[in-house]
Amino acid sequence: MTTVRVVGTGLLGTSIGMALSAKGFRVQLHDTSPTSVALARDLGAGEVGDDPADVVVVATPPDVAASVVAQQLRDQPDAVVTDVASVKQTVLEELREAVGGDALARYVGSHPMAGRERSGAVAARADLFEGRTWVLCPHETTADRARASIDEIARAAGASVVTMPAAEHDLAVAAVSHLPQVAASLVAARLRDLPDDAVGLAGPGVRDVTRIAASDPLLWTQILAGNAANLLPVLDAVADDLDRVRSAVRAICEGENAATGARGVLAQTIADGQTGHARLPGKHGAPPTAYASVIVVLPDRPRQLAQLFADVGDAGINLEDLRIEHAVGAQVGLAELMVLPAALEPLQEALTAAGWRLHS
Ligand SMILES: NC(=O)C1=CN([C@@H]2O[C@H](COP(=O)(O)OP(=O)(O)OC[C@H]3O[C@@H](n4cnc5c(N)ncnc54)[C@H](O)[C@@H]3O)[C@@H](O)[C@H]2O)C=CC1
Ligand SMILES: O=C(O)C(=O)Cc1ccc(O)cc1
Repeated sequence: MTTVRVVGTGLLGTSIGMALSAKGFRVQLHDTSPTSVALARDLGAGEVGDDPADVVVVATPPDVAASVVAQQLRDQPDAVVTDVASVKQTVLEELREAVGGDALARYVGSHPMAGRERSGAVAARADLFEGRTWVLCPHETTADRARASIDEIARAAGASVVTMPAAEHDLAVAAVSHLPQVAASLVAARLRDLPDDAVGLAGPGVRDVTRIAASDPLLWTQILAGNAANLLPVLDAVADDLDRVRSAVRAICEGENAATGARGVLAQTIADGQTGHARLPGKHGAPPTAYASVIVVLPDRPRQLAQLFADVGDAGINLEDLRIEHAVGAQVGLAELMVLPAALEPLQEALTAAGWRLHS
């Protein structure tokens, strides 16, 4: 049986422990905080123990990841070691300084593209990596067995594996992860001083755009600073775009004549966003899928959602996604059910027959 040592039993470490324990790996938990270890153990992430490990997964904050990996490479002379820090190049560079070539061959950096806006073991979930991408960043001297072991761990946790060099990874995440975090935080920060009545008007749009604004400031300071060189050009480009939008809006405020093209700038901004958004992969990394959706009015009574799911299930229809919206003070909620386009009509018919009120 493979023995996996997880060092850092917060959100990521505990989730990895839970997923691997469920797949029959023997997981041993380590953390500088005894409370975190105890909590992770109680949540079923593994046991407390110090046996020699076959694989070590370092899931500490990024600023200590390299030193913890180096320590583990020294303490566990036969183990393959990975870290799951969100930035890869700085960890690798620090390690090159800290350990010899033989030890470095047993290291392969990695990054599960899965997480949550909450930290700590209490937020952990065994299915966190299910259907998500886990990036492996082997360096020039990574041993084949190191790559194969971490590949096995990632797949056992339910992820699909993508391999790319650390530098390429860091360039990509600047755009797909780090800019979105900055954007979410900036948009959410605009809500701070808004009157309660105005915040009360918030619908799904602002929630979608700001969900990750709830993230941990300490962790994200480390992530953004650790990828500053790649983040800067992305932020420069966004600042230029924002300047263009601002000039267009100013021109409209000042009553410009239509020839300045201000409205064209606004239209192009939204159209460019559509083009970018359409490139996002669908579920399980599949090509983008446009789901059809039905909005169902849910009376605010117990068991309505359970009944709705039962009716969808009875119709033999697979839900691809689900969103629930509760208007402040309203006696109803709205459930948006997303299905493949071919299932739209059968779903509408089945729900109407079952007595539900629908919007499309
Ligand atoms: N939060 C997220 O959604 C994702 C985070 N990551 C990466 O995973 C890593 C862990 O992040 P989270 O689990 O969110 O953080 P977390 O704050 O939930 O957990 C970190 C844990 O590491 C422990 N720790 C700190 N220093 C330590 C040390 N020197 N030795 C042993 N344990 C130590 C802490 O006590 C804490 O329990 C970070 O490097 C992060 O960049 C990767 C993908 C997603
Ligand atoms: O909550 C989400 O959707 C995230 O995207 C979380 C996340 C945070 C940090 C990472 O390095 C990877 C993923």
